[in-house]
Amino acid sequence: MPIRLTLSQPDFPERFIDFLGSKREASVDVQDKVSAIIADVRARGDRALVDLSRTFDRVDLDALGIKVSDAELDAALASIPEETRAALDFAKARIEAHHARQKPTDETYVDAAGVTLGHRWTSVDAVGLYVPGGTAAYPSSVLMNAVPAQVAGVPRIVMVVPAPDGVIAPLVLAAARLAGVHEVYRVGGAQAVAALAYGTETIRPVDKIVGPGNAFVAAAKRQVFGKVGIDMVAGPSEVLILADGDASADFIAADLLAQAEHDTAAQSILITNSPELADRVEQAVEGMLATLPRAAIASASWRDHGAIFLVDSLADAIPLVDRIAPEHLEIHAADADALAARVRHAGAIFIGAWTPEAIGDYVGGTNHVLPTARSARFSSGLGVLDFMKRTSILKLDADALEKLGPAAVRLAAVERLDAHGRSVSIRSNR
Ligand SMILES: NC(=O)c1ccc[n+]([C@@H]2O[C@H](COP(=O)([O-])OP(=O)(O)OC[C@H]3O[C@@H](n4cnc5c(N)ncnc54)[C@H](O)[C@@H]3O)[C@@H](O)[C@H]2O)c1
Ligand SMILES: N[C@H](CO)Cc1c[nH]c[nH+]1
Ligand SMILES: [Zn+2]
Repeated sequence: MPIRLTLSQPDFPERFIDFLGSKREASVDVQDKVSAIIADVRARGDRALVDLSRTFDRVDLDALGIKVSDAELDAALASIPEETRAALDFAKARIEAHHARQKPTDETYVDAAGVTLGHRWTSVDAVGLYVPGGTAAYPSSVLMNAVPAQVAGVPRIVMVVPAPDGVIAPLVLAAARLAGVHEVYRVGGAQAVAALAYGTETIRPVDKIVGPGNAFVAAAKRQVFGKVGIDMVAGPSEVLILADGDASADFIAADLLAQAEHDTAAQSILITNSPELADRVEQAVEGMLATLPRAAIASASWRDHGAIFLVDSLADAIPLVDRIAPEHLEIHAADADALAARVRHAGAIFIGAWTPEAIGDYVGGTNHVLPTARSARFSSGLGVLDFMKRTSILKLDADALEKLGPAAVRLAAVERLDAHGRSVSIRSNR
């Protein structure tokens, strides 16, 4: 059973803090295990990839090859049913159109002192896309990672994806081909992240690694940060549904389970002002679980990490939403727009009963790689800017330097950096 707490109960503050702090994954030995995997890949390169993939993914990469060939990618694209190809094309076009609007523009201007200031955006040279594949295949995640990289103009887009038992879903490879990924490697987990960061004989290193994954992938991304850039750490999926008493219990149950079926560590939360709706949602979840193919995963997630919070009014729920900072927030309420406007911390907001989060997973156009585990308090979902960086530009002439120089010389003096001061003063009074 999910936990159920009422905002007005005396011990709510402590119980809510416990809930926020509860760990959903990452046993204590994940960090050490990941450090050892990274060290192994750094020391033994491809051999480590082969051995680790045999252990964790039951795959013989000596036989299959680490790199997925162009012929395999072409064959995968040719093999998918026409309707599926059309759905992928449709999704890609929508994701592309939305992300094109995120492309930043360069700017330069001359200020009152005659100084030219500006900034210029350039893409990273090479990016590694982690596409998860341990327990489910995610062709949609290929598009969500690769399309913004393409829009940003990244010249080398590399993808890694695990091949459990030697198999990568053809749709994943088809999506990679469709999205213009340049290189694909059948390696997953921490070993794939290490290979992207440090390189092996087969995989050249990249500058930045993006994409979601399990606890091992997340820990590895944290550990290689600094050698390469990373996006946010996106872990097990989450949804928080905020609903009033008139909401559909069936819609809500279906949406809670859509998240729970991702992972036993996924989290689905309902906040409502109606105890009666909460009861109906619990019943509907049980009913739907009976026919769900991934019921074992979804029911474990709902049982171990699910939560129902009861509030007097939905306005009271907003501070709770902000403290949870969910990856996805759905609002099923008469005043959904107004409530949405008041939320400050959420990876993505889905407004109204006709906007299931699953639409955002696939075809809405917004990105589904989003911050989890409360990191929406300080980070954003994947977007074009994750593949770009900004260079600032400054240009002065002699007159402008006369105006700015004295203050710089003064500040250099108080910092006792004489060479700094001289590099400015040497240009003055010539
Ligand atoms: N936030 C998002 O945008 C988003 C999108 C899609 C998926 N997800 C999440 O990504 C995750 C995907 O996880 P997954 O497991 O299916 O795939 P994954 O590709 O992230 O992980 C599989 C890899 O984990 C490694 N591994 C497994 N057990 C290990 C062990 N005991 N020791 C060392 N390495 C081990 C293996 O190398 C394997 O290749 C889920 O939690 C899902 O919810 C998030
Ligand atoms: N809901 C996941 C992000 O939390 C993304 C996804 C991919 N496929 C289906 N769903
Ligand atoms: Zn999903």
